[in-house]
Amino acid sequence: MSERPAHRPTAILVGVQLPGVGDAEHAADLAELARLVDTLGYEVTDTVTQRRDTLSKSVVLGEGKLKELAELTGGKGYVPSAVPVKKDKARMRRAEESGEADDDEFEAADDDDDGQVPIVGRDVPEDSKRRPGLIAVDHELGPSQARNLEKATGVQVLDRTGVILEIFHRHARSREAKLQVELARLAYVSPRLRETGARGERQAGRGAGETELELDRRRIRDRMAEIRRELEAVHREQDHRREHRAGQPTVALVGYTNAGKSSLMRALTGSQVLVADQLFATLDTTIRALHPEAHPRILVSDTVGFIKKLPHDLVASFRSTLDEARHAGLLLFLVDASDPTFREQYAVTREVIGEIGAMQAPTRLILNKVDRLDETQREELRREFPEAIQMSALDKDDVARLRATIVAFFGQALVEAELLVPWPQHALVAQLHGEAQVLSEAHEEAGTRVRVRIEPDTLKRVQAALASSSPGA
Ligand SMILES: Nc1nc2c(ncn2[C@@H]2O[C@H](COP(=O)(O)OP(=O)(O)OP(=O)(O)O)[C@@H](O)[C@H]2O)c(=O)[nH]1
Repeated sequence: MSERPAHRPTAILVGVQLPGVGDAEHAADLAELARLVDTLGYEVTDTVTQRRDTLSKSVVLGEGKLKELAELTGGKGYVPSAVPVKKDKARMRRAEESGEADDDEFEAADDDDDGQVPIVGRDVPEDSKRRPGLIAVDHELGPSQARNLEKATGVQVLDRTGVILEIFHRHARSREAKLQVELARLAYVSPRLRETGARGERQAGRGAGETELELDRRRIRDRMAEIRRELEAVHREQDHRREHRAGQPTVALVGYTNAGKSSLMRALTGSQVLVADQLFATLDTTIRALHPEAHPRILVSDTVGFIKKLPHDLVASFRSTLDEARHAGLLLFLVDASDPTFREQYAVTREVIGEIGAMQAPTRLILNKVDRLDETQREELRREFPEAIQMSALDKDDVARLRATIVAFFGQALVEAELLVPWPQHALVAQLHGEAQVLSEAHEEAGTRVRVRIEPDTLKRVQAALASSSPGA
C-alpha cells in the first residue's frame, strides 16, 4: 500500500475479468475506473480482481476473494444472515407480488435505507482509520449485490455508473446540467429502492393500500415528470437561440473525457473555459467565436466528454447538450494520442455521436497531446491515420494551423453574392460584416452595394429580409 495523505479518503477497486475480456482491456478498464474514483476525491490504494465465468449474483466476487477484500476493509468477509429473509413474510409476499423477488436475495431486512437519492455517503460507518471510504466495482451492480457487498465489507459500495453519476452531480453547473443529472440519478436510484418497513414520519402522503416502496417510487416518478417538463422549457429556449445562430458556421469539438477539448476550445477562442485534469470537468456545452475572428464568424462548441460504458440513461439525458454537435457543420473528433487506449476511446465517441444522429456532418480526427510522443510514435500514427491532424492544444503554432484548416473548410462552402442594401435597412450592412466576408462596399443613391462571400443559408436569410422590406413587398 502506498502512503496516504491524511486528507484524502481511500478507495479499493474491484473488477472481475469475464470471458472474452483480454488482459489489456481489463487493465485499461480498471485504470479508467481508478481515474474516475480519483476525480471523485479518493486515493486508490488497492485493486482486487478475479477471473470468473460470471459475476456472483450475490456479491460479484467468489467467496475466497470476498474474504481477501474484507481483510483490506476490516469487514466480516461474509454476508450476515446470508439466508433468504424468511422472517419478514409480509415483505417477501409483497416483493413476489410486485415481481421484485430476487432468486438470490441475501439481503436481510434493515432500516437504514431512507429511500432518498444520495448515492455517496449513504450508511456505512467510518469507524476505523484503516477502513477505506469506498469500494468501486467496475460492473453494473444490482441492488442486492451492492447491499451484500457493503454488509460483507463494512464499506460503502458504488458501481461504475454510481461513480460517474456522482462526478456528474458535483460538476453540474448550469440549470440544464443539474436537471439532467438529477433525472439520471433518479432513474438509477429508483429500481434500487427496497422496501424498508414502516416508519411514522414516512407515512405522510401514502395512498390507501400503497406500500412505502410504492410511495417512494411514485414520488420519484412525479419528480422525474416534473424535471422533464422543466427540461422541455430549457430546450425550447435553446432551440430559439440556435435558430438565431442558424447559418453561422459551427465546429463542434467532441471526444473522450480528458482528451483536451476544453484546452483546445480555450486556445481557439481565447476564452477562459475551465481546464482541469479531471474526468468530466465539462458538463455543459460552451459556444464561443473563433478568435481572432474569422469572416464570417465561426463558432466553436465544446461539450461533455464521452466514456466507455456510459450508462444509456445518461447518454439520453445529455442528448440535448450534445445537440450542438448535431447541428455543427464540422465535427472535430479529439483524442489523447498519448493514451494507449485512444483507439477504443475514439470508437466509443463515434458510436455515441452516431447514436444521437450527429454523424451527417464532415468529421476530422485530431490526434491531440502528440507533444508527449517521440518522433517514431508520431510517424507510426501518420501511417495509421494519414488524414488525421496531429497537434498539441498547448502549442500556439499547432492551434494556428488548426484555425487555418477550420477557416479553409468553411471557406469552401461560401458563395459570392452582390447585395444592394437600401438606406433604411443600413443596419444589415453591419450585420453582414459580422456574418460574411465583405469583399467590397460602395455607397449609391439607393443604398449600399456590398459584395460578400457568405454561407448560402445566411444569404437566403438576408435576401428574405431585404425582400420583405422592399417597396411593394
Ligand atoms: N501534454 C499535453 N497536455 C494536454 C494537451 N491538451 C490538454 N492537455 C491536458 O489534459 C488535461 C485535460 O484537458 P481538458 O482540456 O480539460 O480535457 P477535456 O477533454 O475538456 O476534459 P473533460 O472536461 O473531462 O471532457 C489538462 O490537464 C490539460 O492541461 C496537450 O496537447 N498536451
